[in-house]
Amino acid sequence: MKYSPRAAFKLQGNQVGFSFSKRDLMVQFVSLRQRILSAVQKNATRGDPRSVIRAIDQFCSQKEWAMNVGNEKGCILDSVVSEVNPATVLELGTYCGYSTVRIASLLPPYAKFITLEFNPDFAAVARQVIAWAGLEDKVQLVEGASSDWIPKIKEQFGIKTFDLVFLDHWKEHYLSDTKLMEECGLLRKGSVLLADNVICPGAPDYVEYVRSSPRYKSHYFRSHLEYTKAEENLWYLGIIE
Ligand SMILES: C[S@@+](CC[C@H](N)C(=O)[O-])C[C@H]1O[C@@H](n2cnc3c(N)ncnc32)[C@H](O)[C@@H]1O
Ligand SMILES: [Mg+2]
Repeated sequence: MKYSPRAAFKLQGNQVGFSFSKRDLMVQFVSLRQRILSAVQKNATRGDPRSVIRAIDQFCSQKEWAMNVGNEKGCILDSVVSEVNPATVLELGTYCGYSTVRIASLLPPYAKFITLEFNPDFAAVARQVIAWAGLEDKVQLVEGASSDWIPKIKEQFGIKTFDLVFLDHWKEHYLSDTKLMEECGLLRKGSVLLADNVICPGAPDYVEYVRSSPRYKSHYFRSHLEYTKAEENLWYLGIIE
């Protein structure tokens, strides 16, 4: 039976005359993030990050769409991480920990990696996904809003600047958070900013800022919206001054 929240709630109040199986009901009240976690627990091997990535990609391409960066752009992310070989990384927007697992699995043991997520339910699932991949010692998952945490990062985590920042939180915060990172001295000559979804859903003010600023050298990666054929661009920047 197809999921219908209205029918499910009516059923709770015993107001309907058609029946659901127990399994239907269980599926209906489990959130998408929980179904992603279940797919990992069912299909991925503990301690094997690539199997975690595969399990999430399989679930999201075959069963239900979710806002992970996905495998196509994930491969670009992997190549940027490998090329930059960062000792310090900041990720804005963890969701279920998909891109966190991709990044953490490629970092050297001494690297410091902070990922920020303001939704506690997403953060709770991400912690379990990261632990399933065996990467909990390589990631610091911090709960809270980027605008609150960015000014505290230097002091709280002893980080001077970030070698790599992956922006993948709500698009209207890309520009303000980039300016905040600049003001807080978290970016240096050579820091790399990789921003997802700058065309779809889109972050036009951010694109305009980096395009017109002489401080940034920018480069487009053509790709598609995660788990779809919709074209979008992933924007990759190196700060030159
Ligand atoms: C597109 S999802 C991240 C996907 C993840 N990077 C991946 O590819 O697996 C965006 C996430 O950013 C979080 N978020 C949005 N704005 C935020 C903010 N200002 N501070 C912290 N988290 C934020 C949302 O709750 C959501 O979980
Ligand atoms: Mg994204």
